[in-house]
Amino acid sequence: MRLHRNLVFATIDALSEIFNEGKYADKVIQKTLKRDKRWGARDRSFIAETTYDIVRWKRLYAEIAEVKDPFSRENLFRLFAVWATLRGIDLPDWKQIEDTPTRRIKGKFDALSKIRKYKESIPDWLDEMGVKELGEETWTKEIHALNNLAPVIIRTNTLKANRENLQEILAEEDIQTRVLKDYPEALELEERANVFRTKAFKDGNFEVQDASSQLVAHFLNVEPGMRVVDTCAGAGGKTLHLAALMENKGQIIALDIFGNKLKELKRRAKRAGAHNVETREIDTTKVIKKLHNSADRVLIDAPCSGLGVLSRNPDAKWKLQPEFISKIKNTQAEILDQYSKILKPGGKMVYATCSVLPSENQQQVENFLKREEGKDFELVKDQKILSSETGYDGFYMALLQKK
Ligand SMILES: C[S@@+](CC[C@H](N)C(=O)[O-])C[C@H]1O[C@@H](n2cnc3c(N)ncnc32)[C@H](O)[C@@H]1O
Repeated sequence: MRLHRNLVFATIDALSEIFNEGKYADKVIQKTLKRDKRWGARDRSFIAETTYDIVRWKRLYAEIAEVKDPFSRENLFRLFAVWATLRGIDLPDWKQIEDTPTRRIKGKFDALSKIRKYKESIPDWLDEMGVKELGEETWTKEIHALNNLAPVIIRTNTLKANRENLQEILAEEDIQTRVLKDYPEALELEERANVFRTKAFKDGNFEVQDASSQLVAHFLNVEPGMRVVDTCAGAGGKTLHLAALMENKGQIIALDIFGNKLKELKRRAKRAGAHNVETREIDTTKVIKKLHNSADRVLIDAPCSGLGVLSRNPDAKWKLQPEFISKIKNTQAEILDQYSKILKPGGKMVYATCSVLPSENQQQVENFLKREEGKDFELVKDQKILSSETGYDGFYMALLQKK
């Protein structure tokens, strides 16, 4: 591979914004890719993949390069030189990377690869928390899996298309996919591609949604005609799936504390042809009170650490703090206590997270069942999804029934 100066410089600029200004990697990359209209698909993927790689392996590369953040431009080039060396790329004679100690880099990589927190490039606190929660053996496998590049998975919108048809339509646009057997609406892309540009996407025939996440709406066991409340709906990934499973019949009330996310949900619902969705922002406790004892089904897709989705969100490794995880666990318990009241007697509720930590998952459910608010509920079943076992995001879902 030959390195192109303007692509490498764009990558360095992106890294500076992510590491030194705390900006989100996906946003920075999106913006960077707009910088030069002449860049083709290969150039764009070089920038995106290299930036994500260096974000993912920041701790390991910084240790090898002997640099510390905040990173000067010179040090960002050193991180880049480590990335290129470990990939066996011949370094050009640019002054920014002259005197790169290639052999030393390889030697240090071999030595550090024996220590998990460097090998997997994670902060000390996260490594300690992972071992405490999952045990040494499971954590070692899981954090390794969460460092793999996530595949692109789409969910067929059955309100508008069927999976086989969609597969053909995408093939006509040169996007090859394969069917995922245990996920009724899922297609996995054979090669990464920008699916948002396709006509099929613009027509609302599919959404991009990880395979594990596609199991959640099924877990809730909805039927056409039901009244369903999606309490942490965000931009509606699961709301839209619920609408499709309900064949647009019945009512879905999508809630969130952020109105801007619900606006995006509305836009997506329109494209997907989901007509039975109403959004309500939770701006006072009255919004929830008004819904008490009214729903056949309640979905709590709770805010969480997001540790199960590190493979698509590697900068979370550096943005997450243990204090945030403690705080979010309190929010999860509060949400379970308050939003479970929305359910009618006899109704069913799913509590889900995209975390792999038992303390955000089964322990939250166990604690809820022991509290006054949970006394009328029983656990029907739960599913713990590890990325190391499935190759998809880490997830948890529990189905509860109200007596
Ligand atoms: C895991 S995300 C939801 C993802 C969404 N369900 C989807 O499938 O695309 C959790 C959501 O909970 C929202 N949230 C955080 N605190 C909340 C609260 N107290 N009540 C309701 N929603 C909350 C966040 O804004 C976020 O959109």
